[in-house]
Amino acid sequence: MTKPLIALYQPDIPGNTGAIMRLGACMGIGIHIIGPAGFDLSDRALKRAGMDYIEMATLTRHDGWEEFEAWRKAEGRRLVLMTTKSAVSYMDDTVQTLSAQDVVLFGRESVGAPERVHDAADLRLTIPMIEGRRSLNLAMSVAMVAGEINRRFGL
Ligand SMILES: C[S@@+](CC[C@H](N)C(=O)[O-])C[C@H]1O[C@@H](n2cnc3c(N)ncnc32)[C@H](O)[C@@H]1O
Repeated sequence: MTKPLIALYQPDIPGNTGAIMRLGACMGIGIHIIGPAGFDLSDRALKRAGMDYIEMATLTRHDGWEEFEAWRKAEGRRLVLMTTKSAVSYMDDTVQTLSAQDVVLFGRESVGAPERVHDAADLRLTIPMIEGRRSLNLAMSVAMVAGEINRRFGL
């Protein structure tokens, strides 16, 4: 089945990316990594978190933001950015929050997504949190959205 892809913008922490690759392999969701990442894909922490699931993941790498954007536009995919700087919940069903051709993009663990990435997004969505909390762990936020993707689009 066609369903949204997940993309990570310049991830910093290999253990998070390994866990997300394992999640993608188990949930049937393609993972895109936009470089430069803060680690190499041979990193031990990534392998420890992703285990043998890494080979089962559908992984696509983009050298940088421009390469990713060229690919996305050629594919005609909408860019949905997950950010704390939005008031629209990813679970809101009064707007078209997720469609099959979307790329759902997540920011860096250290600094989130920069302004130009916020500007490029067709839609910005948030995972509602208790007031005063800063953000969720990257892999946790991807897991929540992956659950919603599969609830709507199936395995
Ligand atoms: C650890 S957070 C980034 C924290 C960073 N210090 C910042 O200010 O954005 C990493 C990424 O997880 C996603 N994320 C975490 N919590 C989120 C939330 N409540 N709603 C939407 N996205 C969230 C976003 O994509 C974010 O860029």
